[in-house]
Amino acid sequence: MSGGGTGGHIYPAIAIANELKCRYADAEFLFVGAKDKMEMEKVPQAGYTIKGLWISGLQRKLTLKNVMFPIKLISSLVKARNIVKQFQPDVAIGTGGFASGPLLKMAARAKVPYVLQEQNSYAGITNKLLAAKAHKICVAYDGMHRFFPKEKIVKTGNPVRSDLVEISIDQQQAKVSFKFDAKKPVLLVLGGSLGARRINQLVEKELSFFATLGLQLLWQCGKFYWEEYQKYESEDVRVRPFLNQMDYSYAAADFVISRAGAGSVSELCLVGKPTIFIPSPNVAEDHQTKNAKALVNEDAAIMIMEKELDAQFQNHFKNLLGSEVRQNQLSKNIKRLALPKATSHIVDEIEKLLLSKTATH
Ligand SMILES: CC(=O)N[C@H]1[C@@H](OP(=O)(O)OP(=O)(O)OC[C@H]2O[C@@H](n3ccc(=O)[nH]c3=O)[C@H](O)[C@@H]2O)O[C@H](CO)[C@@H](O)[C@@H]1O
Repeated sequence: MSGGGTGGHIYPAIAIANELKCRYADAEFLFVGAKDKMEMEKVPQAGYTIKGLWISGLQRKLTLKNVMFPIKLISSLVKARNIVKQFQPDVAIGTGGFASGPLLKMAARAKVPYVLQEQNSYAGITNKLLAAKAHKICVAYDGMHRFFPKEKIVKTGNPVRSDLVEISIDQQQAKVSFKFDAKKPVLLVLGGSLGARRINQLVEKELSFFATLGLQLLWQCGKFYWEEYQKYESEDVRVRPFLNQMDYSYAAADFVISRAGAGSVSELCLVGKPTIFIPSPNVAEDHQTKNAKALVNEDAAIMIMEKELDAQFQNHFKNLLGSEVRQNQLSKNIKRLALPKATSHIVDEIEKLLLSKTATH
C-alpha cells in the first residue's frame, strides 16, 4: 500500500486495507510512505507497519531541495526495489503522493500488478505517471479519461474509513466527550489534514460573533498553527492540532465549516450535516472549488470563496443558523451524494485482479 504526504492520500489507503483485512483475515500488509511525512505517524496508529522512503516532490522554484531530487529518487528506487523483493506482495495499491511513484515502479518491474486510486477530479502528477502500467484506476469523478487510459478507469467514489461510513455515536455523548454543553450547538471547523491558514484567520476574527450566536467551537487548526491558536481555548472553544477521532467530531457537530479536499467532501456527504465549504485556492487546477461546486450545484452545501469571506461570511452563516428548513434541506441533499460502498467497490476490483492472477498461474 502506498499513499501519503497528506491525509487525503493516507486515509483512502487505510480504508482499503481495512476492507481487505475484513475479507482476508490472514492477509499481510505493508505500507510505504515518505520518511518525514504524516503517514509515518498515522499509519502505525491505524495498526499497520510502514516503511519510509527518502523522497519529496519537485518544487516549482529552483531550490536546494530540487538539486537533491535526483539523489533522493535514486535512493528511493533502490529501497523500493528491496522492499518489493523482501515482502513479495501479490498486489500493490497506490493512492497518490510521491512515495507511491518509486514503490509502484519497482512493483511493476517485479511483475506485481497494481491498482491506483485517484481522489480528485484533477489527477495528481504521481498517478498520471503511474497510469500506463496500472491494471485498474479507481476514480471518483466523471471525465477522468483526460488523464488516464479510458479502459482502465472504474468509477467507484472515494474510500472512507468504515467508522465514518456509519457513525453510531449519539450526538449528546459526542458533545460530552469534548466537554461541551450537550444542549448547545457545536460548530466543527476543519482545515483539511494539515489545517488552513485562511480558515484559522476567519475563525479568530469571528470568535465573538460565534459567541453571540451561542455556539460552541470544535476547531481543528492544524499542527503547524497550533502554537498560534491554542490560546483561544475556553469553556466554549476546543482548539486541536488534529482530530484523531473524526467519528466523534462529526457526531458532535451541528454545523461544519471545511476545506473541500476530496476526502473531506466524501465524508461530509456521509455525515450529512449542514456545511459551508471554503475551498483552498492554492491547489492544482483549483480542484477544491470544483469539488465544492459539484455539491453546490445539487443544493447540498454552501460555498464561500476565500476572497469573499470578509464581505459575505456573517450573512451566509446567520441565514443558515436562522433557518431550520434550510439546514434540513442541505442535510437531506448532501446525504444523497454519499457513496458508502466506494471502498467495497475498490476492493472488488483488487479481488478481480488477484483472481485473474491466480488463474493465469
Ligand atoms: C492542501 C492540499 O493539497 N489538499 C489536498 C489534500 O487534502 P487533505 O489532506 O486535507 O485531504 P482530504 O480533505 O481529502 O481528507 C482529509 C482526511 O484527513 C482526515 N482528518 C482531517 C483533519 C483531522 O483533524 N483529522 C482527520 O482525521 C479527514 O477525516 C479526511 O479523511 O488531499 C486531497 C485528496 O487528494 C485533495 O483533494 C486536497 O486538495
